[in-house]
Amino acid sequence: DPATAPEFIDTFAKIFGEHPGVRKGHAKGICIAGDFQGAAAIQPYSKSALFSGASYPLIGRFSMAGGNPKAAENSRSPRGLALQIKLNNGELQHFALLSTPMFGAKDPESFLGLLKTLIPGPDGKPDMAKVAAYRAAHPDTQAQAKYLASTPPPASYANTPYFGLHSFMLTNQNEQQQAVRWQLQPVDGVKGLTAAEIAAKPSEFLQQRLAKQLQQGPVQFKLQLVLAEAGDNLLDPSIVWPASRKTLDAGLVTLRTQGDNACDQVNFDPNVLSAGISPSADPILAMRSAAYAISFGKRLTGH
Ligand code: HEM
Repeated sequence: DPATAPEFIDTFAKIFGEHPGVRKGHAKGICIAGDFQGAAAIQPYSKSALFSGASYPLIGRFSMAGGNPKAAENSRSPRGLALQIKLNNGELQHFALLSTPMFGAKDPESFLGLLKTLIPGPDGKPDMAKVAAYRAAHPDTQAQAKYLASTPPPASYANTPYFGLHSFMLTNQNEQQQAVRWQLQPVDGVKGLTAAEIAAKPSEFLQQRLAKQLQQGPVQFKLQLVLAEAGDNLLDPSIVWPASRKTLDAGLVTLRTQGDNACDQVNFDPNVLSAGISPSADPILAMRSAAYAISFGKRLTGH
């Protein structure tokens, strides 16, 4: 059966419990603000005003994956980064990215099936044998789990790369198209927690570290566009493209402040894109709009 958005929301509630008024995914997070300056060198690929060369204001949010608003910050789960950039022509451009280079499943059905195995039983814990059996039968769910198990969780929200994972289509002035994926690389470098920090009692350090870094100066990420070549998979975000793909520097995200409430009222729907950038037919990307809309409506009405 095709997976539906309400099933995702119901399944998150069964895994993480009901948390009225907060996001049903990425429940724990902090608001950020700053600006984005796109690279004019991208204009041959996209007519989006994002790449005019001008600087635009943005608000965003760093987050812990999952529906637990008290998620442990040393856990081996993805971190999220969402951005809403306000272009000078009134358009919005969203990015909503994860800290893993691949997604946890190939399509909505495989992802929903995996989530269902994570629903806790009467003892309050998921049946790990069932989870393992599911992963064995669904190889597309293995790569992200392996990456998370072998990569230390980030030492700061500012010291991990973030990946768009889905493919998007760029359209230029001559209506020529180029499929891309995008990612953000931390200018301050990639830094993971030490083994001792991973093993220690969970603490609330992510917001404190970011606040400290921002006191010393802006936190920056480079936007990169990875160009698809013929035959690259445009539909399945669990598949990583070959490392040899041409990668273009497409702009700079500069974060200046954190900790206000401005992002609480934002639905970081990943299909809010400026003219010159359009979604691929990846069914997970489409499912996200439907699921985020339900989550947004619920949390704004206190459910
Ligand atoms: C079918 C697959 C997915 C489902 C059902 C899903 C579901 C959700 C939901 C319900 C939210 C909360 C939305 C809100 O209340 O505003 C959320 C947040 C988020 N998701 Fe997903 N998600 C999926 C895939 C992905 C993928 C592939 C990525 C990254 C490439 C991603 C990145 C994020 C981020 C960064 C947030 C936090 C946004 C914020 O801070 O407001 N998700 N997700």
